[in-house]
Amino acid sequence: MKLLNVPVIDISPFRKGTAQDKQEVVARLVDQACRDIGFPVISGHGVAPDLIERTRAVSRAFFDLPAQRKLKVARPAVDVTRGYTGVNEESLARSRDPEAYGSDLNESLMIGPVDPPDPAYANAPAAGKHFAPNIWPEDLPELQAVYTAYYREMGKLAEELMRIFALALGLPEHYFDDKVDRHISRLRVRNYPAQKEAPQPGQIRAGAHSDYGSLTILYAEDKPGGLQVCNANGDWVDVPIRPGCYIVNIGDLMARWSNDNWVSTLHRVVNPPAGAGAESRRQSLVFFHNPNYDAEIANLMPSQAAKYAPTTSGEHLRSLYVKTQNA
Ligand SMILES: O=C(O)CCC(=O)C(=O)O
Ligand SMILES: [Fe+2]
Repeated sequence: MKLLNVPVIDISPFRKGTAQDKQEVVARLVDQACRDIGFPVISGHGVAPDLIERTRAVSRAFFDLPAQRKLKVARPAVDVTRGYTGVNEESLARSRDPEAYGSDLNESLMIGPVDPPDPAYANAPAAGKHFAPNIWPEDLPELQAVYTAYYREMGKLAEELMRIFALALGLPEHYFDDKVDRHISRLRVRNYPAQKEAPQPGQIRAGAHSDYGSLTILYAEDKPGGLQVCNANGDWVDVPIRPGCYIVNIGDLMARWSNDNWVSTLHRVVNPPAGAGAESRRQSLVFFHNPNYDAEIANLMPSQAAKYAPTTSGEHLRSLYVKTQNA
């Protein structure tokens, strides 16, 4: 029987427990979540609630700025994943279907690595734009310190989750450590405004897509018009929002690395009901974890024939970033 709903998993036994406790978390994660639905919700992650709250508050203040001020930190180019993207400038569904209609009803602010590695590595041709400098809003100087702290904390949690994944895939616990120690992750905070006018036909808050990288760590709000995932039966099911918990999901890169033993699940953010009012404004903190640009992504399952040619993390991501922007 496939799991058809998103499970909630306490990972604290992995973080604090014995080798046996670790295996227990791992077994439940892999069996119940990564193979079937690709979306565990996790509790016991150890991230300070105060840091989450400060990140939410400063983000809300940013999105409350007048449009011209937000545009001062506009995303500079489609292949540079930094800065501000306005409502209607992106269509996530286009990452899968170039003809997809309808741009997304959210705006976002994005940063990349806050502790770039040595310049020779960061500026090598294969690094592309993955270490492009961050663009900080001068109108909200306190944002930089908060986002920097949150980005670092997410990097640490992702490293821990990658250790759980390593054991779950039958690899040594620290197998991924040297493949994510110069990770090219992105923090993207999305604001979904309350909808004063009815959306265009087919237009939703975030079009159906799967994420691109190794894993995503999402802090979402419980508001009308939320996140849904497409389960193994092809039905859209709501993701439970538990206070203080993170929603984790596998991205395309991890599915490919696992030779498709794990699923990178289609998900979307739907519109609130008409007339839901100001209360339907929704904000989510989305951390997309991506391995080092030069990490080789090749079949991790030695007993199985490889379904894909090897690639690198950097090339896999670059090719996906440019597809969704309304250039
Ligand atoms: O806001 C959400 O709940 C999900 C956003 C999302 O799927 C994404 O940014 O990739
Ligand atoms: Fe997503």
